[in-house]
Amino acid sequence: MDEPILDIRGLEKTYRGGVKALDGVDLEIRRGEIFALLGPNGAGKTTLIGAVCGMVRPTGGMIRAFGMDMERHWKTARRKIGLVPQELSFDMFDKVQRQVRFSRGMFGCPPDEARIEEVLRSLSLWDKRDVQIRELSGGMKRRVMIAKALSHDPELLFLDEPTAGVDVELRRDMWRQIDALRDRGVTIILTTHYIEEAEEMADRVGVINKGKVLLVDDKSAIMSKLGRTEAHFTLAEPMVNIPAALSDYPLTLEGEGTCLIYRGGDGTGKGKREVADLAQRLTREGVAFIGLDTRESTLEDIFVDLVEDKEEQAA
Ligand SMILES: Nc1ncnc2c1ncn2[C@@H]1O[C@H](COP(=O)(O)OP(=O)(O)OP(=O)(O)O)[C@@H](O)[C@H]1O
Repeated sequence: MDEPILDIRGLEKTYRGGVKALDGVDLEIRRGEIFALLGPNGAGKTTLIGAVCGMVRPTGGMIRAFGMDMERHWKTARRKIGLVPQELSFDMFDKVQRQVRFSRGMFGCPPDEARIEEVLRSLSLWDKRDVQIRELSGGMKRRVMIAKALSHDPELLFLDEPTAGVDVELRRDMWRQIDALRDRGVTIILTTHYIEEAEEMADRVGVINKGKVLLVDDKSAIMSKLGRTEAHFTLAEPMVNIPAALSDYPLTLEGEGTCLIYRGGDGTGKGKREVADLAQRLTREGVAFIGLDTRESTLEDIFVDLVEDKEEQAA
């Protein structure tokens, strides 16, 4: 397999006050992928990005980017990285094109007006090139942040909460932009609170909590390994005990015996098959039901279960 574009091993960061924000993080990012890093507030996502981008000094471990040790070849490696931080940061009185041009210069790249135009056009900012940034809408300002991060043609792009506070339409628009970047060969690591975003965009997903990476896998593999089916049978008559004949199924009784709940399956369709089977078995056992609600778990359910499970284990 190709060498990962980013290879993080045993990364640690303990802040001066004693907070351990990264606790032995191992992570490999493949060239050309979109990787979504999910985690609750304070999980360590921004610290991890900061460590790779040189804003946070790790207290342990190592980072290799593009096959280079980041500590030794920091300047060369950093030039190939783009960062769109969570917070909007620019001179609000500056004009769009000037600001993007300036960013390119900051990375020591020679001026290239054609490239700046291309970046602005790809983000639908060309018409706004002479507008002061303060006059733009929040979503447009965010686009300028992306344009700045792309101005020096990075191979690896970090997007820290790229669509926070952006309306649904603009969010979808951003997703299209991110997809287009991937098509151009840019590797993308995004952090997000919108699990839908990870579900929609990412090739692989990593879950981080309390400075530890809990899981990294292909999105589809996560869904099939950890996905669940939940079915609620509303019973015609309350049930006191689950009949022994149904003990093979993962069932619980709720609602004072009026709701029989199946929670099982593995995201591969097994759950749906078992629920269909169970419906027939109930009829055969003479258990009448007047309603059936079935739902498949989403990446969000999986994420919440995962973070809660680990918290319980740690308690
Ligand atoms: N400069 C700092 N000094 C001390 N502690 C910090 C500093 N920056 C972050 N922390 C702490 O480190 C932990 C991880 O924070 P981090 O910002 O990396 O999390 P996050 O996953 O990005 O959170 P969010 O989703 O809220 O942005 C938190 O407990 C945070 O309070």
